[in-house]
Amino acid sequence: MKITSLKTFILHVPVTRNGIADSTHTLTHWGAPGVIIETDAGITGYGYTGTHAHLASDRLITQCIETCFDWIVGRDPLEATALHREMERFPPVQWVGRGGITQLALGAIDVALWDIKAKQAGQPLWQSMGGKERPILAYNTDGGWLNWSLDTLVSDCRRLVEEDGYLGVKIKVGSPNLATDIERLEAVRRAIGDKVTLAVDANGRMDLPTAIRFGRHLADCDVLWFEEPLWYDDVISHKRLAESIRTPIALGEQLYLAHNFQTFFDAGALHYAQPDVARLGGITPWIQVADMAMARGLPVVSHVGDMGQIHIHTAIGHPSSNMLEYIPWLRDCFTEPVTVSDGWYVVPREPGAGTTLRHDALDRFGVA
Ligand SMILES: O=C(NO)[C@H](O)[C@H](O)[C@H](O)CO
Ligand SMILES: [Mg+2]
Repeated sequence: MKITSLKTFILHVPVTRNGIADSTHTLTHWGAPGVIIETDAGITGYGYTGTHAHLASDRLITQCIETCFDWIVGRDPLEATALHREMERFPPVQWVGRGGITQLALGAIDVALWDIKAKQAGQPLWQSMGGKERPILAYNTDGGWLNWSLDTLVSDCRRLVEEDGYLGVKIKVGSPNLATDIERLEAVRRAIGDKVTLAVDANGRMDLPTAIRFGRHLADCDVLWFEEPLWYDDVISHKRLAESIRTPIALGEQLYLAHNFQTFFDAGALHYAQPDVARLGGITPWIQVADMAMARGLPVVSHVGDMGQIHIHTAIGHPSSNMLEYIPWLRDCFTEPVTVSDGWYVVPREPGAGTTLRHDALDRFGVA
């Protein structure tokens, strides 16, 4: 089979209530710069990465796909792993970025190649990965945004549990003062009861002493994990935090390289690995990271952000995963929208990686 063309796109899709925030980011839309790969077999592969819908940098990602990786036209898309290695180590691009824009561009292409591979096999990606049909527990982040008032936060989390049947929720922390985080955490724990899984996510905002102080309250509220407590690259401080508090540490959505995960694993600075195909450079390195985590007995609970269409496949396809974040922003763009029913993910059936765009997606959400 041969790749015959690459065509890029950019989607900007409104987020919940037209505006969400965590401790570090505020966004009105989720961005999905992507690529459509045509082949001489008539199979079309769709891949995309995830951003905060900043058009200028989204355009840098699509331009990187079009002008730095155009040499894959003519290559066999089924050689996804080998092609990923060549693209990842393509000297002029490797020289300017083993992270950031070049990695996000690579990720979109790699996802499209795996989409083609699964479609060629006539299987959903999770099956092409050697996985078998099994339930993946969902936890919902979309009721826990930091710009929600305390009342909205509590009522959203209560609704997700009592009406929508979620067995887990996550709330954002990292407010300007810790007392606010403690108040919101305790109010949500009271509202959802003590049987529901509760995680917190600081998106890299806290300093080490504050995170250590917060640790006592996390344990009192039986929090499952403390996500991105400190700055994303600070391995040693995460190690010190992990040694100082009882609540496990989760991170990974901001890590660009499998080697970054290895460093955190080796330092004992991470308990729940949260790899994201958007940032890691695709499904190929996602599998490498999941294998590393599994070898250390550490669970993989991928970041979604909103890469849910792909991560439900990788979660089912890899034995390290039993749980996955749920955020519903992009689902209207795809022919098989990712779906949760009574707190559990519905198993996708369509051949491919879950990335096939609906015919109207570009009209509704495309930006030039
Ligand atoms: O941290 C996350 N999930 O764990 C969310 O994806 C981010 O908060 C959103 O993308 C906004 O930055
Ligand atoms: Mg997070």
